[in-house]
Amino acid sequence: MRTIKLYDTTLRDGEQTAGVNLNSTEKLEIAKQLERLGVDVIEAGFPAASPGDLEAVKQIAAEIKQSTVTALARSTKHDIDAAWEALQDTPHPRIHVFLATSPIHMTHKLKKTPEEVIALAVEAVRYAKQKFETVQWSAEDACRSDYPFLANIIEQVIDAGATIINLPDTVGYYTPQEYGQLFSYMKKHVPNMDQAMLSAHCHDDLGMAVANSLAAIEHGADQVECTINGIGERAGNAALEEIAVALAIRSDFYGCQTRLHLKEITYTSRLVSRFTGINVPPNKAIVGGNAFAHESGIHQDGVLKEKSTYEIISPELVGVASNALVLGKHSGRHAFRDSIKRLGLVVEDAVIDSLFQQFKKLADTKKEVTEEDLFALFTDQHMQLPFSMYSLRSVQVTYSSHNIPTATISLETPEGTIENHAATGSGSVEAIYHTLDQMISLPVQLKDYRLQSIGAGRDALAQVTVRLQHEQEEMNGSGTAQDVLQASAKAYIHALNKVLLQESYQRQRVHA
Ligand SMILES: CC(=O)SCCNC(=O)CCNC(=O)[C@H](O)C(C)(C)COP(=O)(O)OP(=O)(O)OC[C@H]1O[C@@H](n2cnc3c(N)ncnc32)[C@H](O)[C@@H]1OP(=O)(O)O
Ligand SMILES: CC(C)C(=O)C(=O)O
Ligand SMILES: [Mg+2]
Repeated sequence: MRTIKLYDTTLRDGEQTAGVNLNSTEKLEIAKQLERLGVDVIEAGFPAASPGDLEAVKQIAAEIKQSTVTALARSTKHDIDAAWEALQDTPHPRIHVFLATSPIHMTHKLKKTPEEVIALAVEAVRYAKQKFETVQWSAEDACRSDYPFLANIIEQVIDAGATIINLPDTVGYYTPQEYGQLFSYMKKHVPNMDQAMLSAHCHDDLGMAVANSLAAIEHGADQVECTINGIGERAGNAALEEIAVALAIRSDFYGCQTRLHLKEITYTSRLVSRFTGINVPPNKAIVGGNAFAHESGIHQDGVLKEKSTYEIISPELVGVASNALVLGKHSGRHAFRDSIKRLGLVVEDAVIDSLFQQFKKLADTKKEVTEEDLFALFTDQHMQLPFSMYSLRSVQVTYSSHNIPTATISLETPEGTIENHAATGSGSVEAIYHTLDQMISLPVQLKDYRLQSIGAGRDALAQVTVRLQHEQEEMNGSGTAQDVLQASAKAYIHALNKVLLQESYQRQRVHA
């Protein structure tokens, strides 16, 4: 059986999802989970894009040992140097250099002739090869490129030292048949193609990213680039979990395997969803809430008689726990630790005590503490920002259907002082957000507000996700609490803190 390499770009292309902005702690936590999941390569970021991205890639490179860590660079010395600075501590540094090859991109974006593009690509690969053991080269917008030109530039970058050639369907334009043929063409027409591995990178604009990736595998790709939950630029990238499970369930057809520990899929998906604030649709294959739910009578009857009548994937295969755990206020440390372990969470001993205290506090007000609650407590810890920012001391709202709602908020400032303020709004949440705007003065606009309950029941935790527009960028924030208004305040403060953190990185960049 052929082994296909899974290249995860959740932390680079996935982070290009509108409104997603992960801090370095969240990125490191996701990278560690990707390593446990068994991905071959983690694309940790684009170090030249910002000092924050460079720092996050550096941290990931220093921590991750089982997966190869790579980073993206444009075809410039500056970007390649930034990637080298970020990746020095990884055992097998790999760079991913890209340059667009389609007439549309060369003419309008790069403003270069095809000859200039070839020269630039070769120069960049040669320069990268002086530093990096492995150089991956991508032909951005490969699918809308002229095939003979593409074959020519690929031959030259392989001669210059590239050993992985990626052919991205950057705008999600191709059908599976066309994408497969692109790989067959390059295998046939690039004379030195046997000196490099072919890689696929698909976007989902026409809903064909996973099908295209599988077609590329059938036609010679040995590496596929994808993201958890299919997040990414515009309609997203190919979903890693869908490709991996398709290869496993249909190994009879594809004759391929991966090194993935499929049992880690569900937890990885939930972690990415929580940190990015991008909910997984219920009907999403493999990781959607309904992926294993049988609703209609005839289906239920069939499954009760014989699961295989309607179930091609067993939920256990991808780590959906068969018996939900329930803890309560009388549960002790052993049961708590056991639940944490069964959930697949990796918690250091130093952290488990504070998590246990939070669990006890929650159990005092909530009858049953479920797996989902534990997961929320755990992920909340990792969503703390790297240094102290604003934090909520208390929020009080006076509301009646006849009067104007008023919020009174007490905040601890980054300097450690306590500030109190009150303001009104047309609703309770707006009153809270007006108050916070007046306390933390930043030019932001609320673009999205989402409220969901974690689990069921009247006493379920509330989870609020907000998306703020700040200048040209969008920033997401998330907060959980038993009270909806408190969760709303926490989510808004989380997003404002992230804006402040980014501003401080930008100031460092200007001074550097
Ligand atoms: C298909 C993809 O996913 S590509 C990856 C996309 N990811 C990102 O863009 C990450 C976030 N980006 C950023 O932070 C910024 O765009 C930066 C820091 C990378 C660059 O910022 P700026 O220097 O201000 O340039 P800006 O983004 O406005 O324009 C991009 C420039 O790079 C050039 N460029 C684009 N791709 C490449 C490439 N592969 N190699 C060399 N130059 C390139 C463009 O032609 C343009 O050059 P110009 O200024 O001479 O016209
Ligand atoms: C940078 C490249 C690989 C990319 O993300 C794309 O072309 O979609
Ligand atoms: Mg892409």
